[in-house]
Amino acid sequence: EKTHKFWETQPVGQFKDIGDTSLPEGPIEAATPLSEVKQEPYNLPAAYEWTTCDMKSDYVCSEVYNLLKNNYVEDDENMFRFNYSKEFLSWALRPPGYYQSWHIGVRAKVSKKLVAFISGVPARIRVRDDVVKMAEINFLCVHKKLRSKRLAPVMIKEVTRRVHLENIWQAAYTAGVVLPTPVATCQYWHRTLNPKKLIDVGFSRLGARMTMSRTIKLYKLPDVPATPGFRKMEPCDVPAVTRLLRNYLSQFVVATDFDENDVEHWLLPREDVVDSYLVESPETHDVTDFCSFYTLPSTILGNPNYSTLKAAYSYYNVATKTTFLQLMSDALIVAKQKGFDVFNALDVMHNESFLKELKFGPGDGQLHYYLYNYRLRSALKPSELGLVLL
Ligand SMILES: COc1cc([C@H]2SCC(=O)N2c2cccnc2)c(CCCN2CCN(C)CC2)cc1O
Repeated sequence: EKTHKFWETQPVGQFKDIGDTSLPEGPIEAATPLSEVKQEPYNLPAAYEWTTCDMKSDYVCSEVYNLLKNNYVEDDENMFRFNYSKEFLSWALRPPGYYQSWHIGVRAKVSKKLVAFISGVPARIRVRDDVVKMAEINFLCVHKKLRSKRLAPVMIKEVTRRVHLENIWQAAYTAGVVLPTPVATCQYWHRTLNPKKLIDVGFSRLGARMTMSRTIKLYKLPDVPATPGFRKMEPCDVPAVTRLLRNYLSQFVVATDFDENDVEHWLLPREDVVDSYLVESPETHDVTDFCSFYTLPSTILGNPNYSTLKAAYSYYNVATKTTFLQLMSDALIVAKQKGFDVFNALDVMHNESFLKELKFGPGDGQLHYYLYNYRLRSALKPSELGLVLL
C-alpha cells in the first residue's frame, strides 16, 4: 500500500499508530535546545539556492504572486488554478509577529528565477485546553517544470528548521491529498451566485430538466441583507468582535486563539482581500453576530470568453441572535452585490447547518487538516474544527 517515504520520517501521527490508545495526546517529540537545532540550511540540488522573500518588497511580492499564479493548486480536472492576489499574499504572510525568515524561496542560481516557495506564519492554536504557539504552513509551490525532483521534502525540512530556530515546535497545515495522518477531513461546498458564468466556464452543469432561466431564478438572491443592524465591521468593533469570536471558538476541539491584535489584522475589512460584517442590535447596540469571507480568484484555464472566476471563501462566522441561516444568507447577498461568482465554504464549525438550505452543492475535493509534532487520540469531525487556513 502507498508508502510516504518522507512523512514516515517525521514526528506526525503514523497510519500504523491509528487506534493505539496507549499513545498520549500532545507533542510527539520534546523541544530541543536551540544549540541542537541545525544551524545551516539544508542542501539543495546544485543548480538552486535558498532565498528569503521580503514580502514588504513589491518586486518580491510580484515574484511570489507570479510563481503561484502559474504553478499553484489546480482542481482535479485542471480547469482552474488559484490566483491569490499580491495584496492577499502580503496580508496572509505578514500578521502580527511574523518572521521574514519563514518566507522561503528557491532560486535558480544562474537566472535567479524564483522556482519554488514555502511559507509559515506564527499562530496561537488551542488544542482542547492547550494553547500552543504554532507555525501555519501554507503556499508550498514548486514550479511545474521542477516537479518530482523531490524539492518539497527539503523545503518542508528547511521551514521546519527555521521554525525550530524561533523555539516553535508545532505546526498546522492542510492538503488536498491524504498524508500521515489527517486530524480532520473536510469537504468543500459551493454556492452559485452567477449561474450563467459558472455554467459557461464548466464549473457547474445545467441540472437535468433545468433551463438556464430556471437556474438563474433558482439562485436569485435579494438585493439587500435581511438582518436589521447588518453592517461592515469597523476598527472600533475590534474588542466586541474579539469577545464574540473567542466565546464562539471556545467550543471547538482545535481552534485559533484570537486576541484583539489578531482580530485587527485578520478580520478588519481590506478591499479585495477580506470582507467582514456584523449585526449591531438597533435596540442595545450590542454586537450579536459576525460573518466574514476572503477573496480568492481563480484563473480559468483555456476558456475563450472568461479569464477569472471570482470566488469568496467563508472565513469566521458567529451567530448568537440571528440564525446562522439568515446570517449566511446575508453574507451571500453582499458577496453577490460585490460581484463574486461563487461562495465557497468548508463543512467546518457549524457550517453544515446552513449549507444545504442555502443551496450550496458539494465540491470536487476534500481538504485534510494536519498538525505537526502533536498527536490527537483520534481524528475530529469537521464540526469540531474551529480553524480556517487561507
Ligand atoms: C472545480 O471545483 C473545485 C475547485 C477547487 C479549487 S482547486 C483550484 C481552484 O481554482 N479551485 C476553485 C475554482 C473555482 C472556485 N473555487 C475553487 C476546489 C478547492 C480545492 C480542491 N482541491 C484541489 C486539490 N485536489 C488534490 C483536491 C481538491 C474545490 C472544487 O470543488
